[in-house]
Amino acid sequence: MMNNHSTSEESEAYIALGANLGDREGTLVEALHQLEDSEGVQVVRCSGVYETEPVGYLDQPQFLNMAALLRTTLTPEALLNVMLEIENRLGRTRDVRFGPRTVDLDLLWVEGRSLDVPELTLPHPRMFERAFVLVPLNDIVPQNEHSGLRGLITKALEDIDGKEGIRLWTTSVWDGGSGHSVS
Ligand SMILES: Nc1ncnc2c1ncn2[C@@H]1O[C@H](COP(=O)(O)OP(=O)(O)OP(=O)(O)O)[C@@H](O)[C@H]1O
Ligand SMILES: Nc1nc2c(c(=O)[nH]1)N=C(CO)CN2
Repeated sequence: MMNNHSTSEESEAYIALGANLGDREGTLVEALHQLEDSEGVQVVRCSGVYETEPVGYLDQPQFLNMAALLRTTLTPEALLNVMLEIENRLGRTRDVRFGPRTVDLDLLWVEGRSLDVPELTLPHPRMFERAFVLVPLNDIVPQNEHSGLRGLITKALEDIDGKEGIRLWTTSVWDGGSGHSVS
């Protein structure tokens, strides 16, 4: 049934996931399972997982970062709320801006949508400056993606001379949600 959290249409949404405390890989996999278990959300495809040097606030452990493509009937605002709930459930606390976190879920890009309200800016305002976002995203955005995202990623990766401080950690942690991880 339709309500103000969902629409009759499905849209594609790209998200970024990051973790630098505790069992980083296990937390990323758990976040993906919780997304898949959320009503109106399907995990379509995931990037590899990359180990990355911290950016912004440097005195903190290395991150694992990855990206995922979701298909959803939720509005962008409702999807972000689902993501914030998952962050909270997985023990995220907000102490230092850009500081360490059990898990960080950012909504990067929703097909055909731009938004600028205090709770949600789309596209994500810092995504094109961050190699730790762009390198994983580059794994999963198809060549023929029609909204222009592909070209923006390629250009941004050239501009920031992108891959320093970013190493592939594992090519796949997600097997389509059947309940166990593949490494
Ligand atoms: N595209 C977006 N994705 C995620 N959060 C967003 C977005 N636009 C605005 N926000 C808002 O930003 C708030 C703070 O997010 P968060 O604590 O994850 O920031 P951060 O991870 O420290 O910094 P950054 O946003 O640069 O990654 C969220 O509560 C959310 O309402
Ligand atoms: N490498 C890396 N650095 C960061 C990250 C992150 O996910 N990966 N997230 C931050 C908070 O926005 C700040 N710095």
